[in-house]
Amino acid sequence: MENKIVIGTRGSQLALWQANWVKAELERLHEGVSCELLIIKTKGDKILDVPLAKVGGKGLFVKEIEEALLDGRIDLAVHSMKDMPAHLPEGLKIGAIPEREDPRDALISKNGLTFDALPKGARVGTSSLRRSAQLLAKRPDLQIETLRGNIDTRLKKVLEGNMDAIILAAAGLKRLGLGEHITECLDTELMLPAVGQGALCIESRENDDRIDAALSPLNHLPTRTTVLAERAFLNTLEGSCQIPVGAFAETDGETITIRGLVAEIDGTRILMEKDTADSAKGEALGITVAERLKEAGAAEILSRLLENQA
Ligand SMILES: NCc1[nH]cc(CCC(=O)O)c1CC(=O)O
Repeated sequence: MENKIVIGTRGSQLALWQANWVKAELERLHEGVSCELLIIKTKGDKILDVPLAKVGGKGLFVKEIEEALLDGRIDLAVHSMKDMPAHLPEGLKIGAIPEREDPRDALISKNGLTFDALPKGARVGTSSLRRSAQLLAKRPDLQIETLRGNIDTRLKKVLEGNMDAIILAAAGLKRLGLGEHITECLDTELMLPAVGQGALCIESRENDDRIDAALSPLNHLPTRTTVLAERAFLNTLEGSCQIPVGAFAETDGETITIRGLVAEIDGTRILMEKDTADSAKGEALGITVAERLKEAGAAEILSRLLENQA
């Protein structure tokens, strides 16, 4: 059964959509290949009532899937790039990065009100420290409410009237055909996305020539360039989902520009750095921008946050 590929995935609607997309691409691109999905439950799928920032631990949505990859139960894994920790375990690698979906965050509001039109004290649902810090920096009057669960559950909370608005990644909504619910895609100047947001990560084993060959045409170079720059930024800050960090890179093929951000949780301080380099030097650029942020005060913010979490 040389041509069978087993794909590991979480069981959420979005994860299944993404894994099925990779399956269809591989079967379309390679005659004779047939893919099978293996659904794997992760810690992040089991703990649904606690904000992610409080559950702690890096790679909450990936660890069990990586174990299946390492012990050969699956041949590759499909993740949201955003959920990937800065470091991969020994023996695994990013096998391919396909073209990025919309990287922006989306506002979904109950009465179709845009961000600027939200009333004073409006209740906005998000459990992301990055999102709440940036929201509060612009609108300290907003009331941030905890919001977890899969996309459907979150949408219900606003559509059924428990909150005035919620923030979700535009990519997840668009992939699931729920783009019609988006009131407004927030400009990246207003809301810097999470590192890797909107991109997929296809993870595979080192030295697996068969899988390397199968994945190779799925790579999208501009996405790879920008996402790896963002991840180099994250790596340098040793970021996890427990700290308010964002980064977004863009390339025209010749140059790459990255913006990176570290914020105080309550939004009272937003540190932002931006720089441009030759597109072949994206990772070095990500590191430089992160180091500059650290010097500008991010190191102090991050060490204080880590202390409070200990
Ligand atoms: N943290 C969970 C998660 N991981 C990836 C996405 C969305 C899609 C993506 O960024 O590819 C989401 C949901 C969300 O933030 O709305």
